[in-house]
Amino acid sequence: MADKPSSGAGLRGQSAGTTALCTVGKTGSGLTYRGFDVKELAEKAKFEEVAYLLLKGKLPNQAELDAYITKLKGLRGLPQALKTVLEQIPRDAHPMDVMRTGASMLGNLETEESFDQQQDVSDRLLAALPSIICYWYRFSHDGVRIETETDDASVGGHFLHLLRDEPASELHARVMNVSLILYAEHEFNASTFTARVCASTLSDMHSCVTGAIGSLRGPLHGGANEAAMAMIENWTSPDEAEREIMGMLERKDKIMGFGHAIYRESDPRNAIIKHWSQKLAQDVGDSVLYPVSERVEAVMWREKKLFCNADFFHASAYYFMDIPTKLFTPIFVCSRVTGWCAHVFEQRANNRIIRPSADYVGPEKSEWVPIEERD
Ligand SMILES: CC(=O)SCCNC(=O)CCNC(=O)[C@H](O)C(C)(C)COP(=O)(O)OP(=O)(O)OC[C@H]1O[C@@H](n2cnc3c(N)ncnc32)[C@H](O)[C@@H]1OP(=O)(O)O
Ligand SMILES: O=C([O-])CC(=O)C(=O)O
Repeated sequence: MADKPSSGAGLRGQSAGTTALCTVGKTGSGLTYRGFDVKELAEKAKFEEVAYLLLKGKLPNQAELDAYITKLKGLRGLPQALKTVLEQIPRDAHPMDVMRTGASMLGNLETEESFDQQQDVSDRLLAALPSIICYWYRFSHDGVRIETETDDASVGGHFLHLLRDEPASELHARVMNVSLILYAEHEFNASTFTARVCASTLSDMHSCVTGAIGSLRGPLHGGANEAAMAMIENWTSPDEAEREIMGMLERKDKIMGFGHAIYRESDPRNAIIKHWSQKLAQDVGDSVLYPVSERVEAVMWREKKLFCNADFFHASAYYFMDIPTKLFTPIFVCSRVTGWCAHVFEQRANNRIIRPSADYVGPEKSEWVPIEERD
């Protein structure tokens, strides 16, 4: 994608504050969390280790990690009042709306009374969000009230276990671990910025996270993984995919899962999730969706020099793990809540209310007309 001159639109290219959490595209294509390359984290770390890194400021030692995992396991249960609310939400609701309501309701029941509680509130959200979405999904779709307190060692394993009533395979737990690491943090993206704006008014953590969920929901941000799936699942061969993509480009449609506001050459998360999508394709004996995805990637690069962002191969990877498409973006929430909360801590530690200015483009002076005389 060619470099575009920055206009003020979308605040692109303008610094809106400082962070010690993450660099995006510093070397054209890199991504680091507190100085650690995401490629190394995705290969070597547990997601809970990355969550600890973001939320507590350093990598845990073994004893600290064990204690943290034990703590998170102990926070997976949901209060009855929250379950009752989740049971009221219809089956055809959008699961991101369920996440938003779930985070908000938790804020009513377990309100953050003081910023001294911010670490515990964040850990609770991290542990409870997978339970919230799976409780609602299983109740509304399968008519069962699941027990959300599993003994699974990982957040990803816990999510899959709740969804399917059986522990995840080693391969699936591994892919979920990688996926959650890749989605955990990304500097001043739209949802994180939402959280920081909310935090800058000295609001509570649940409000910051609830607002961030609303921002992540849109197809230009986290919702792109679902939108990409909705697109590629229609195509039965790479040739058909190519024809359709060419038509979409002709019509100037946005192709979901491609392009990025910051990266110019590639999104470093793509190669990693693509690798795992390929492994999963082999595992399930797929001969359509993965080749279709690869062709779309090639055509987009050939025609527009647009590259896959983190979302595109997440679509096929989740599909191969039999995860319903509508739960794709909620998984993103279960991961990004770590980045959001860490940014709220940063904002609170060095706060000034975020309040930019606007260039006024309205009428110079308007004449008052009494209501009975208006057109
Ligand atoms: C985890 C994440 O949130 S990653 C992002 C997920 N979102 C998506 O995948 C949605 C599809 N992608 C997009 O809409 C955009 O690329 C965004 C929202 C990610 C970034 O938007 P911007 O920063 O405005 O894009 P940028 O300025 O680089 O666009 C350059 C040109 O490429 C075009 N373009 C960018 N992405 C795409 C796309 N996916 N399909 C078609 N054209 C595109 C733009 O329309 C623009 O054309 P123009 O100059 O004629 O207006
Ligand atoms: O940084 C962005 O604009 C979007 C993104 O990739 C993310 O939030 O992971």
